[in-house]
Amino acid sequence: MIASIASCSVLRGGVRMPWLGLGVWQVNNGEEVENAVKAAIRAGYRSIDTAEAYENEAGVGKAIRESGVPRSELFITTKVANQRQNEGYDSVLRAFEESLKRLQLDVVDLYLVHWPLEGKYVDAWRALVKLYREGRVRAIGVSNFTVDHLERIIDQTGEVPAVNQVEYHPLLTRNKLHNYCKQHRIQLEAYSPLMQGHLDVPLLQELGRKYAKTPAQIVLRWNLQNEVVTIPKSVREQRIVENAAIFDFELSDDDMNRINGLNRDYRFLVLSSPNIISSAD
Ligand SMILES: NC(=O)C1=CN([C@@H]2O[C@H](COP(=O)(O)OP(=O)(O)OC[C@H]3O[C@@H](n4cnc5c(N)ncnc54)[C@H](OP(=O)(O)O)[C@@H]3O)[C@@H](O)[C@H]2O)C=CC1
Ligand SMILES: O=C1CO[C@H](CO)[C@@H](O)[C@@H]1O
Repeated sequence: MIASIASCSVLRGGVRMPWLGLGVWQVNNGEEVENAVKAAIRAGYRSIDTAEAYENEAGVGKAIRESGVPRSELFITTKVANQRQNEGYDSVLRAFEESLKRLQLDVVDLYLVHWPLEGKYVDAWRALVKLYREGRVRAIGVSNFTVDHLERIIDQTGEVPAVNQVEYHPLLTRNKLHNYCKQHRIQLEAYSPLMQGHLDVPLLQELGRKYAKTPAQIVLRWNLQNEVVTIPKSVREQRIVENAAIFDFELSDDDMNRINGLNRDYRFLVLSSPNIISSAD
């Protein structure tokens, strides 16, 4: 039972990662992201998920400095942008230094390869392994990797990522990928856990009534009980608080299975770049 907002997954390598974090994609740098991050920290969140590509690392850095919470209690994730990966190994290392500067940090808790770019991602992973071995990041991982991508980086470098962050929600349960991650002790992390706000699913509403919770809370609790780290995004304080009120109830096995049964292999993230690989699993 994941008991509180302070509960963590223990990643390979021993680093503790909170089960719940705040996602900040599509949150403007400046006041919007600063207010969201501060509201989350006030509500007890200790993990923030940003990326070079979100162009709001500076605002995240400012907010965590001003939050009054010691740096050691926070877990900050960022990701190397595809463009830097495309430019190669050295550019990934430079991108990391630039992210650190914008975040005003000495160390990042989790650094991710944002997408597997064909012909590029193994080198990007090698750069992250170097940063990890030098102690510049506490944990390294990947995002949007399929089983094939994971097998390739493990075969070629011998280093297993601590985390794979992928789209995951009741309409996209990634069973094959999730099983592979469990077997290799790779923590699965759900992005777009709230289906980007498309929560008007009758079963989620029915369960909301049954447990006196909102559909968002039902979905996020389902993430936790499936042992998937989750990072819902909101810029509204009321929803940030709502999304964290998921540690005081438990879905029954039967209701977990009913939610698992909603899977349609349906993706909300529409990919547009031709340089990006869509995953089949
Ligand atoms: N690695 C990757 O490639 C990707 C990573 N991500 C990460 O995952 C995070 C979360 O995913 P994201 O795609 O943003 O989408 P989410 O599934 O978290 O949904 C966010 C949407 O839901 C709304 N919302 C939030 N809380 C509630 C609530 N309680 N009730 C109803 N609606 C709600 C938000 O609106 P409002 O803000 O107005 O409250 C927003 O429109 C991102 O912010 C990012 O950090 C996302 C996509 C890709
Ligand atoms: O994290 C992300 C948010 O959305 C972007 C698409 O516009 C993605 O490239 C990326 O994966």
